Amino acid sequence: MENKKIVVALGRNAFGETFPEQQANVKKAAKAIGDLVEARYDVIITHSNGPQVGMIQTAMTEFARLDSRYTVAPMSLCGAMSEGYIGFDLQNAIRTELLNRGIYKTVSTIITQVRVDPFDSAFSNPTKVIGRYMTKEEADAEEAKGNYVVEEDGRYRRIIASPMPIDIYEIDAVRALVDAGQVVIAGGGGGIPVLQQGTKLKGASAIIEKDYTAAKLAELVNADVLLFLTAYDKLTIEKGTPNEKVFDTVSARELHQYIKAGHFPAKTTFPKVDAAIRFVTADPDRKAIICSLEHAKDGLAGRTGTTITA
Ligand SMILES: Nc1ncnc2c1ncn2[C@@H]1O[C@H](COP(=O)(O)OP(=O)(O)O)[C@@H](O)[C@H]1O
Ligand SMILES: NC(=O)OP(=O)(O)O
Repeated sequence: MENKKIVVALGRNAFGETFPEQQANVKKAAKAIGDLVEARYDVIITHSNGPQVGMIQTAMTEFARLDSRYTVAPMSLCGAMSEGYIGFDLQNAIRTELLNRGIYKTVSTIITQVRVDPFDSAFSNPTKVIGRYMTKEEADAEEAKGNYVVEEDGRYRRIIASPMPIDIYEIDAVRALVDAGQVVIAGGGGGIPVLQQGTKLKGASAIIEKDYTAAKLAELVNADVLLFLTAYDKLTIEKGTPNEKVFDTVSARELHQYIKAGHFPAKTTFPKVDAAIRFVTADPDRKAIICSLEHAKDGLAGRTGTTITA
């Protein structure tokens, strides 16, 4: 019997923020992926990159300040670096985890370019928070450079456009590796946003929401399952209030009602919920699952997590 295909979206908690944190945290992600491979799934992974791309951008900006021959690195280039850096740690950790289980499979990271629309309204309405917290002085300096900044409880962070993914240029490479039974990391950090200009692809100053790229990947490889691994075990609304609701299984139709009622904030759960709805409504045999990184296997089996159906 053919293996089922699963696209896994790893959230920020799978990485942490510093080099040592990432090396330690990816081991948990690798364990989750190992469980899915053992459960006979073909696995395609995408992941978060907000903290890392912010770190890389800060480092590159500082470098340009120190050496006048260099200009500030474009955000698309910082995104590419984050794909390479995170992919390196992740593919190594997954390789080790699989070998420790006696499984021999190549794990590869594909530097993935994702088509975005130059007229996407996201370019005039930035929503994606990236990088570390800044002081007021640092935030003012960013704004003076023409960058957008958002305040969060008296602290400041960079905020950048997050257009929707339209297409994935390396999708045939992803399919070829998956069909060969290999583990693929693709569309990391939502992929590198590019604008198609004739035969050229021009990097865009944006960060794509990885949850949407995960759904696009899942659609293009015709996956059976889209699995979001986060820091939370189940999708919850009105947490900590008498009206708290924890979802075990929920349909796209029901979720639409909760969205209409204003649940699922744009900066946290909305992209996951919206991406899950888009994926499952295209084919009733599909399911999306939101669960914690630690309980990926149980989430897939329906023992925990939130399962979203058409
Ligand atoms: N099940 C959930 N319930 C409530 N909030 C959640 C849930 N899953 C994620 N979030 C919120 O959404 C944000 C994004 O989650 P995640 O995708 O795991 O990380 P990120 O997008 O930061 O890489 C988190 O910071 C968290 O606050
Ligand atoms: N690219 C992206 O969605 O990153 P985060 O999940 O870290 O915000």
